[in-house]
Amino acid sequence: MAVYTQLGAETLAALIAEFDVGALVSAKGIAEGVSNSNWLIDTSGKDGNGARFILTMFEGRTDVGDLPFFLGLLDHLADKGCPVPRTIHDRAGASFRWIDDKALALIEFLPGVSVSEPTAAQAYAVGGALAQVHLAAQDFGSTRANGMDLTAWKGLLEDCGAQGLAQINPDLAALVAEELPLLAQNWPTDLPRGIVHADLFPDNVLMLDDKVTGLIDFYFACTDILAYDVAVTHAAWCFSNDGTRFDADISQALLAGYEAVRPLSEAERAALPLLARGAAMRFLSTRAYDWINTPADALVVKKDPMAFANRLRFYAAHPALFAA
Ligand SMILES: Nc1ncnc2c1ncn2[C@@H]1O[C@H](COP(=O)(O)OP(=O)(O)OP(=O)(O)O)[C@@H](O)[C@H]1O
Ligand SMILES: N[C@@H](CCO)C(=O)O
Repeated sequence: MAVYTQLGAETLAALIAEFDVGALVSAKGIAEGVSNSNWLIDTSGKDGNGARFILTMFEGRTDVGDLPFFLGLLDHLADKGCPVPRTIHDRAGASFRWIDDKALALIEFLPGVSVSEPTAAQAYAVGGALAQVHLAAQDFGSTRANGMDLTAWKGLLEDCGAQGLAQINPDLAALVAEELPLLAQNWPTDLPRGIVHADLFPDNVLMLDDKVTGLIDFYFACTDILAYDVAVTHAAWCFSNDGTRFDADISQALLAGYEAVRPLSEAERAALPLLARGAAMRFLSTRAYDWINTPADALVVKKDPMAFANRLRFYAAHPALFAA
């Protein structure tokens, strides 16, 4: 469940009154998500016909200093026609407000559901939506360094230690010891960069049939290699959850959808095998760290690091996977 902070009815009504969205009608805590507290908010609407929003309270994981970047990016992308929710600004024009020491943002509600077993047509649409974001963000004025880069993966995995990794799986420390230096030595430095989502998993995409209706959860967005974002999305979409089954049709469709909007250069395509190994390492590192450091009685369900160790092994064993 992901409502870490309880807000009373009066507090919520007073908060909503700070926005020009009508009066609060109902607020329901949303169970999905692990980072922040989210509520589904219904109001009477500006015109009395009702309106729906997502209220997000930023808990510890998001640096509030980054909120102008994240929320400004949503508005920029929405202005350019990307399927992302707008931030609702308060009556004074602010994109987020405070209750006690927690920041809150009111976000446009978008229809759609997250798919758990995507079809090729859906993967094609997701690839296209990702490319649309990459192009639309080109003239977004701000930048943000990727806090979850190779140095960060290394730090998290060192913190786990060989013993911690061995508790997860006896072969994990050896896999990390082999792959991390290889990634560090070969990580590309000259590929096109821009704003990337960096976490475009199926649970961060809302769809109706084959149409992407919402890309959400931009709280890892940053400036990085565009093809790395393709690799992250590939790792997230093209395997069974546990990473043991690769789906070649989904892979082909995702890349074709992306390239229909933004063709990859030869250099980007050539780098994809390594970038995909990096993407797998990124989620392996955060999942391994959380696996070891999340208390047993925590409310969140821990995500399996081995699902991304399996993807990493697969990418390492199939270097020709992305050949055109
Ligand atoms: N703009 C939106 N429109 C419709 N539903 C949304 C929107 N934003 C979030 N949701 C719903 O709220 C749920 C939780 O949101 P989200 O995934 O952003 O939570 P989180 O805790 O911030 O993220 P995560 O678990 O990825 O760290 C989503 O699964 C989705 O169902
Ligand atoms: N999408 C991530 C969690 C949020 O970064 C994962 O599945 O490990």
